[in-house]
Amino acid sequence: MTATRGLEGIVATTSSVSSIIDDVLTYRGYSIDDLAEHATFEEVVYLLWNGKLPSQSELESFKSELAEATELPAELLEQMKSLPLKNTHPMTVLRTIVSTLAMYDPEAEDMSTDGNYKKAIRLQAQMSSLVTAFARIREGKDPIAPKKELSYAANFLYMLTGKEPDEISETAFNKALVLHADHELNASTFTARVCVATLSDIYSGITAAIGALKGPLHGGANEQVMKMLSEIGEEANVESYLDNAIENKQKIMGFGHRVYKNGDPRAKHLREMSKQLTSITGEEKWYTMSVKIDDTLKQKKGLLPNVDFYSASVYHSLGIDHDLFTPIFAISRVSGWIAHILEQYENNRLIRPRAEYIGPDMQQYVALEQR
Ligand SMILES: CC(=O)SCCNC(=O)CCNC(=O)[C@H](O)C(C)(C)COP(=O)(O)OP(=O)(O)OC[C@H]1O[C@@H](n2cnc3c(N)ncnc32)[C@H](O)[C@@H]1OP(=O)(O)O
Ligand SMILES: O=C([O-])CC(=O)C(=O)O
Repeated sequence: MTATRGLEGIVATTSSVSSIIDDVLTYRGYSIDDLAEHATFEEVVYLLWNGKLPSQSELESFKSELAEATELPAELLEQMKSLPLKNTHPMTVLRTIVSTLAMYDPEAEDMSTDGNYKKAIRLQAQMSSLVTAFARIREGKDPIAPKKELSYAANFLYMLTGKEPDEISETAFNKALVLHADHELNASTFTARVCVATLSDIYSGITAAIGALKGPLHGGANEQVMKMLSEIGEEANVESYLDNAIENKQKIMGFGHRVYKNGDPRAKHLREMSKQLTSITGEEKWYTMSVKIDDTLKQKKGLLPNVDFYSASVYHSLGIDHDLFTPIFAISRVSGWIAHILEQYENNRLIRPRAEYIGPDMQQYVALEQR
């Protein structure tokens, strides 16, 4: 038995949720480029969960199911106020509160198709309320109740700031949500599938997935990208910063990918959005600096940006706190996690691979007093 480090290239399951074939990403057979240009996030969630695009009436009733489930239990909000939120990373808060949400869900242990669907709707709806409520509570502000008539994207920005977003911000945020919704068997999705393959519940799978997404080699990279951009400060410092990082064999956040070796197809959309939004805010430097990093790394190391690179300057331009970037990834990706969890339940088998043992040979037990 020989192990493959990081399971690179191992095909661990079949799936019909999303595919990456020859660097082309599709959700249920629809190109990410088409979805990013034309679809609302709600349509994409419906597509991921149902395997088909909704009709107008299906979309309307799906949107109202989500809107009905958006409000958080008042008791949970009160509990959040008593937590030490100020010094806790938002992904830690999200992981903890999502797990707590199960305690308020009457269907938490109901593993029927209907029970799982109700949990799916609640999780998708409530994660957005949770992140925005947290962001306000930690600043001593009251959470803002969602407006049922707003889109998922607009509601997030409204619940965060108290102001309904303009059309450009809503469109940009919607596109970011669409681009992050699913991505084949990435680390957090695999985590979710491993968890529920024991026939554990959806909340357990999503809680585990949030933990996996948090790491900087995965979703946590977007926050680190903004940290890097801030450290570099201006375009003139890019070359020396990168030379130093390369010399010290540091990983540059937002670059490289396990699957894409010719570039991440989502990055071009985020790059365009970064250009547009930074020109509106007047902070073009985040875009020009990002482009310089992109060009320099391509030339020096052949490295290309992934989804986390330009999303940093996009979210920054939308006025979002940097430590909320990864939670935003989670409120989009929960749609994909749920689609994979439901797919796993449909044709379940326990996921239990083997390890190549590299420890000591058989040892003789020595009694405690003789050691
Ligand atoms: C949503 C997402 O999860 S997208 C990924 C987000 N993560 C990041 O942006 C973090 C930075 N990137 C990375 O750490 C990696 O590229 C990963 C984790 C994404 C992929 O990792 P792997 O497939 O294991 O590739 P691995 O780390 O083995 O890299 C292969 C080679 O490219 C180099 N490399 C890959 N990414 C980077 C990077 N970002 N910066 C510098 N060098 C890199 C490695 O040092 C290695 O070089 P070597 O062969 O000379 O040692
Ligand atoms: O697929 C991966 O390994 C990481 C990624 O890009 C994602 O989860 O969106």
